[in-house]
Order: sequence, then C-alpha cells, then structure tokens
Amino acid sequence: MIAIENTTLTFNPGTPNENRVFENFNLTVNKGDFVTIIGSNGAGKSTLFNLLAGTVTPDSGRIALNGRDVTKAPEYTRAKTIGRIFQDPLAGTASNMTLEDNMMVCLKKGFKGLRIGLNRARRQFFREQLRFLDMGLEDRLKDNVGLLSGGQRQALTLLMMVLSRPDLVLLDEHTAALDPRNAEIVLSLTTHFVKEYDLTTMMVTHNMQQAINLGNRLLMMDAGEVVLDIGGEEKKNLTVEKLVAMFSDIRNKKFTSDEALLSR
Ligand SMILES: Nc1ncnc2c1ncn2[C@@H]1O[C@H](COP(=O)(O)OP(=O)(O)OP(=O)(O)O)[C@@H](O)[C@H]1O
Repeated sequence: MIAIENTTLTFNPGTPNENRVFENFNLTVNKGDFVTIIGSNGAGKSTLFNLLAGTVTPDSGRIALNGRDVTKAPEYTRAKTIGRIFQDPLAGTASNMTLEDNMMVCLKKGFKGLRIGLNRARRQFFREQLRFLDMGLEDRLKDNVGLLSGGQRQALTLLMMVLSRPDLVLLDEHTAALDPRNAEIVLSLTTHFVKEYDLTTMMVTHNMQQAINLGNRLLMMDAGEVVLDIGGEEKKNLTVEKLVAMFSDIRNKKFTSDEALLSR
C-alpha cells in the first residue's frame, strides 16, 4: 500500500518565487490498484510522482511504501522498488547498450541483489518475453537499443520495468509522445502487464477518455488537491462531459488542461 500523509511541499521557500504545491496532502493507494490521474495544468501530477519517487523531499509529512517509511529515502534506493516510465521514449533504456544487456540490468534488479549472469537460458527467456511484444524484437537481442523506433523503445521500457517486479509503477504520460498506433500498442501492453502481474499502478494522462477507460480508480487533481476520486460503478458510468461538469461544480471554475480538452 502507498500512503502519503499530511504532506506539504514548497518550492523556492523564502524567495519571491515561493510556491506551495501541496499543503497537508493525503492519498492512499491500495495494493493492486490501477489509478489513472488527470488534472488541470500545474495541478501537481508530476510533482506527486516526484514525491513518490524521491526526486523531491517534502517539507513535512510522511510517505510510506508497503509499510516502509521512505520520506527521507533517496531516489536511488526507491528506484529499486519503483518503476517509472516517462513521456520520452528514449528515457527508459540505454541507447548504446544491446537489448539483452538492457534487459539484464532490469532482471538483476528484479532478483533483488542476487548475482545472476547472462546465459543461454536467460537469452531464451528474453526472446520469449520480447516475442510477446509482437514487434520482431526477439531476433534483435544483440542490436543496440538506439536502433529501435520510439514505439519499440517504449514497449521495451515497459517490458523491462515488468522484469524488475516493482512494488509501484508510475506512468508519466508514457504514451503521449507516440503516434496513435504505437500509443495504442503500448497502452494495450500496459493493461496486459498490470493485470498479469497485479502491478500497483498510477498513470498520469491528459487523455480523459483513456483515464475513464483504464484502471479501477480515477483521480482528478487541481491546485495540489485531489478534487475527484472515483472508482467502482461510478467510474464505469463516467463520460468526459460528466467529468468536466463535475469539476466545474466542485471548483466553481472551468477545467483548464489544454491537452486534455484537445484529446477528447
Ligand atoms: N522543480 C520545480 N521548481 C519549482 N517549481 C516547480 C518545480 N516542479 C514543479 N513546480 C511547480 O509545481 C506546480 C505543479 O507542477 P507539476 O509539473 O507537478 O504540474 P502538472 O499537474 O504535472 O502539470 P502539467 O499537466 O501542466 O504537466 C507548478 O506550479 C510548477 O510550476
């Protein structure tokens, strides 16, 4: 379970640019939840992920992953149990390393410190995993990842993240930079892996329909607050129009996320 308790975060404190993004922020995510997150511009979605990943440290409050207090834990220690995928398809893999070496790095992470080597059986395992992506990558184990397309790289990043068996998956608009066909492929792989490996997942998207269709819980954020938290039957019956109207009712203002409104 993920718990963020009474957390406050201020950027540039004590300067003219002081910006309190979160004030006594609380959020609990249950094991196995697939939470989609939408929100207006500057709502704090990426900063929420940065707090969870340890990229930023809160002024006060507590962050716990599976019962462990990680509030002060540095990013590199949390990275062992958190899988994060960014919008940039080049960010999750090393261009100048082969597919098999990239995959090995993540497999080692999944074995949590045990010494394992790259042998015939592992190569066969990688081939089988890659075959599932249905992109012909199973025959390219020795190719440098820099030779792959953006869609192939993002699919590989996703697969590698799964190999590391993370306790928490953070998807930060991970299909936004892909063309529609590749975005669809990567999304469908995402839903497959989340279900197959029961991954606790949080996904930021600007595509409101996507946020409605995927996952078991939807959060809408605005100005550092969760203004809507919808699950179960209510989520199944949502529409983009209903969401936008609910937001306006609660906040007494128009929903402002240019990308979200354009992607309807
Ligand atoms: N490193 C930083 N230093 C100073 N301010 C920051 C930093 N990171 C984020 N902020 C500020 O925190 C607020 C929330 O930003 P954040 O990027 O989390 O929003 P978001 O919901 O992801 O927005 P968008 O949908 O526009 O990407 C904004 O006011 C932003 O300017």
